Amino acid sequence: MESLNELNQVLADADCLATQTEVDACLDRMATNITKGLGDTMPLILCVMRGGIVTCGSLLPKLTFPLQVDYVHASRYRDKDRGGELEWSVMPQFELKGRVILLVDDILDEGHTLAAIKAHCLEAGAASVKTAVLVDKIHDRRSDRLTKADYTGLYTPDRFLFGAGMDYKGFWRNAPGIYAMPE
Ligand SMILES: O=P(O)(O)OC[C@H]1O[C@H](OP(=O)(O)OP(=O)(O)O)[C@H](O)[C@@H]1O
Ligand SMILES: Nc1nc2[nH]cnc2c(=O)[nH]1
Repeated sequence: MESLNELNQVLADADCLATQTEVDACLDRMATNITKGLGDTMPLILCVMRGGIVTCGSLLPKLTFPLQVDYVHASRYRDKDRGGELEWSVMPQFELKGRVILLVDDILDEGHTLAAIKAHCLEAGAASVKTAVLVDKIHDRRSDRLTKADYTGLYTPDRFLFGAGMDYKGFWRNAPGIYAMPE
């Protein structure tokens, strides 16, 4: 377990790529676009735990149309030999057949996580599956299965990020804004 001093130092040493005020402005813009796209579809919002909790929780009060909320808990194996595989802890509990679904996550990195969850929803009979992420990391390792989200808050360089739901060793998902570890 990391020490309190180490964790406080991590935040102090990190580069702030977006303040909480800037994140809020991105969330407002995403909410406007999501409302335009899905406002009359009574969608099912699926929060991708754990990282999606902050983006989803912040977006929901900005979406003033009828919707339902559920969550999935899926994490990627980080072992290179098993790259792209997802470990599902919790599957969606709602019936997905015929539903318009919006997956909400913190970050689109290589894209395997959202691609796999989207594929699961479509196999379960979803009418359509859209994706929303606060952060899209710019690099050339993106999966062909999901090259971009339907709704994106902001783009960042290819650095290790935390805050706004993203963790540093399990901590600092609560950090206000988006931070990058020093290069
Ligand atoms: O686009 P990808 O390369 O698939 O990576 C993005 C995923 O990685 C993180 O989840 P992680 O598996 O670390 O679990 P967490 O949500 O518990 O942090 C993040 O929350 C996304 O779900
Ligand atoms: N915390 C965190 N999780 C990620 N998952 C994929 N990319 C990242 C990242 O930069 N930070």
